[in-house]
Amino acid sequence: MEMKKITIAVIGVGLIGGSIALSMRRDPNIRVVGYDVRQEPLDKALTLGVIHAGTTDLQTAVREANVIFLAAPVEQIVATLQHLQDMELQPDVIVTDVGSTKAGIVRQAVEVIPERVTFIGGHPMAGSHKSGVEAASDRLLENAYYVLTPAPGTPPEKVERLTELLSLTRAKVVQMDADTHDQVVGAVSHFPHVLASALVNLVAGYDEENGWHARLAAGGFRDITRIASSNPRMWRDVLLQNREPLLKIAKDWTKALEDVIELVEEGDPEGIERFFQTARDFRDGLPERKAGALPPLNDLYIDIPDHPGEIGRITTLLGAKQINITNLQIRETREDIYGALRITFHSQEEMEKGEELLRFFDYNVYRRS
Ligand SMILES: NC(=O)C1=CN([C@@H]2O[C@H](COP(=O)(O)OP(=O)(O)OC[C@H]3O[C@@H](n4cnc5c(N)ncnc54)[C@H](O)[C@@H]3O)[C@@H](O)[C@H]2O)C=CC1
Ligand SMILES: O=C(O)C(=O)Cc1ccc(O)cc1
Repeated sequence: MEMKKITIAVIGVGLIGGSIALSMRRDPNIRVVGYDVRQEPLDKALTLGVIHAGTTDLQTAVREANVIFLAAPVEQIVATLQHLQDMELQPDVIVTDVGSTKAGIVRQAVEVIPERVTFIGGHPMAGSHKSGVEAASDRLLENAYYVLTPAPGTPPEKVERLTELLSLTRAKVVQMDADTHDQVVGAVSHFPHVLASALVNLVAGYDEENGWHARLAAGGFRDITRIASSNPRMWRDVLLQNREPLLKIAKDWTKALEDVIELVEEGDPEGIERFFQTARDFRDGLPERKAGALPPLNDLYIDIPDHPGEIGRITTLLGAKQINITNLQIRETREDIYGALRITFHSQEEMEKGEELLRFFDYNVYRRS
């Protein structure tokens, strides 16, 4: 029996958009079209085999789509919702997003999305401090929660259809209302990013006076501040979108810190120990997320002009430097003059040597990190 082909449009082909695209590609009946405001991520995504086709024209990307994932930074998600108003879309289309905040986006969608279009807010609760399509992985969302925030009037069969599609990400799909989402995620994700960066900035100031701070910064400091390496532009937008819940959490935080300070001022050993014990009990009881263990990848992806002599040239260059490869694959030919070659190297070290060599000979070389 011929299976129905589905077209998915991914608007914003970065870390999350790329990871969703890769998950969707697990189903051979799904065609993924990527849209981005920049050509560069589209070129990379084609070379890395993340999307089937890419365009910088929004109408072209969404015209055939049965499901549209808005995966740009949150402020741009709101802007894209507005553009969709005037576009030609499939009659049964589902529009969803992956933004880290929900209430503002859902409110905007209600205002601007035409009635014939179903919008369902979404937020995969997994990510990375890395950004860009080169960090995308079809396993990024595995075992993570994926929150959907359907409005009360959303047809349940549409929510079911989206949930079924999202099973390709292997995430655990749950539903809650957008305000509850913003309060909870504000506390467990947004506010920790503020704290991590505030702590780093504080220590950076101390470090200007005394350079031992950066040098002695050990495991604890690094663990609690890992997320301070996240994308500043993205977090700027998240804070601006989730202002009210965050301001309330910040007030509660100030009070929590004042309580500890008081215990220290009073020199209260039991109180201080209880403070640490209470935190440890909750922290140790957190459910563990068993993400799929990622095997190390020794693959490089190379843009090559579409003629056979080029592959021979590349293998000769690598062979001359005794760089061993274990596999070579030509990815499906792209719609322009380039093809994409995937080379698997024997080891990480050989991959790095190969990368340097091929870049020296002016090839566009990408890794999927
Ligand atoms: N980074 C993370 O860990 C997580 C991020 N999110 C959400 O996912 C969304 C995307 O974040 P990332 O993938 O991390 O960012 P990213 O920086 O890796 O990718 C964003 C992509 O969107 C493109 N873009 C910018 N403006 C656009 C527009 N107007 N239309 C279409 N594309 C546009 C950029 O060129 C870029 O390729 C954000 O809304 C973020 O809140 C959700 C869960 C986790
Ligand atoms: O890397 C981390 O610890 C994160 O916090 C990942 C993350 C970032 C943004 C989200 O909206 C959801 C998850």
